[in-house]
Amino acid sequence: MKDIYDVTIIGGGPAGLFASFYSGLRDLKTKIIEYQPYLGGKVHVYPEKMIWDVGGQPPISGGDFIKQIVQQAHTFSPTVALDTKVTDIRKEEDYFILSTNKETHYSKTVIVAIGGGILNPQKLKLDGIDKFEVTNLHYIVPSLQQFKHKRVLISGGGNAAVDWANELEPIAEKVILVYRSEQLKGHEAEVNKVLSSSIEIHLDTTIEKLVSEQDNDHISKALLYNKKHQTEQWHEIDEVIINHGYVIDRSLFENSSINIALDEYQLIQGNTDSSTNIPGIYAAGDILKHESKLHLIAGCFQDACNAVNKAKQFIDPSSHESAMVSSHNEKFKTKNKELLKTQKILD
Ligand SMILES: Cc1cc2nc3c(=O)[nH]c(=O)nc-3n(C[C@H](O)[C@H](O)[C@H](O)COP(=O)(O)OP(=O)(O)OC[C@H]3O[C@@H](n4cnc5c(N)ncnc54)[C@H](O)[C@@H]3O)c2cc1C
Repeated sequence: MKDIYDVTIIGGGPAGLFASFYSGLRDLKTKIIEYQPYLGGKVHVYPEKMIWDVGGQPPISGGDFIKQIVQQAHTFSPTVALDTKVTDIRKEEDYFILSTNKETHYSKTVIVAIGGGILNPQKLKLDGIDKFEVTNLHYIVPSLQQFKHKRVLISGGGNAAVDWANELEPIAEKVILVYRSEQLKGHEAEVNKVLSSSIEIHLDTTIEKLVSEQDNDHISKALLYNKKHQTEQWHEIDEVIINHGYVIDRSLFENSSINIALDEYQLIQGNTDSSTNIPGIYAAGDILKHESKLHLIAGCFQDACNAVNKAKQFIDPSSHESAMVSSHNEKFKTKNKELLKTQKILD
């Protein structure tokens, strides 16, 4: 027997997670499918950075924001499939079939919340360095603490590399920034901060070798090559951060049996909501491209509500076009009682 869900959300970033909450609120049987082994989407790129621009939310680190929105997403106990890449969507009778690298999923409606696609960091291409990824070669920065009093080598010249160099300068013993071009490309103010700091900058320079001298799979030395002067120089280091951008995988859109022509539908036909060209498939978050789309976390929330409300209407045309405010919602009566009890306001 096929287990057919009301809503299946592809992507567990802010848009997908809020859609999961809202879908539960609208009494829909919900599933989230996420390629990564964790929920949170691209906020995982900046777990230590502060987010200031989510309404009603005091400044919060990316990591803490993920914890909160994941908790909210679980309010109505959705099914969550992690480590699962959706590779194809096709339609049969009155439901969609989603093929993945694992099992097949069935759903009456689908919300595509895949952001810009699957993000995988662009790896440094040097022989035999993969083993350092479990020790001191980093493509994302999970915590600033581990760089305290360390000699940190950062490779890259865009916003991420420049921002991390500035963030780590007061914490690390030394920060060395290498970039293959002759000028850093980050935001001007941040670049100026780097230029006037103690950060050691090597332009026109690439990492040629990373070696471990203690045979313990910890990088201890890096060989830098300056292509302008054609010189090589060894540096003793404790940690390496590579910010060479991301490889983006949007193959779901390119390969799917159903042609979800989202860009065309939005930009050419001027559609500015969460609909797609396929009835029953909706979109939310950074994947949307229409003129008034806000590519921020705050923007994800409205998209998610729009997408869920459309999914609800698709399944049950007699339902309300939009949900009532949460404070009036029957679903919260029991939950409110539980909360009041934990706060000892109710017995
Ligand atoms: C460095 C940086 C700093 C930022 N700072 C802020 C800020 O301060 N404030 C703010 O409001 N916004 C900020 N943003 C933007 C914000 O992170 C995005 O707007 C938001 O994450 C978009 O959410 P989303 O759910 O649409 O997409 P994403 O967060 O990209 O999530 C999409 C998810 O879909 C998954 N996925 C993709 N394809 C598939 C597939 N085929 N199968 C299964 N899963 C799939 C991906 O793995 C990913 O987890 C920042 C972004 C960056 C990069």
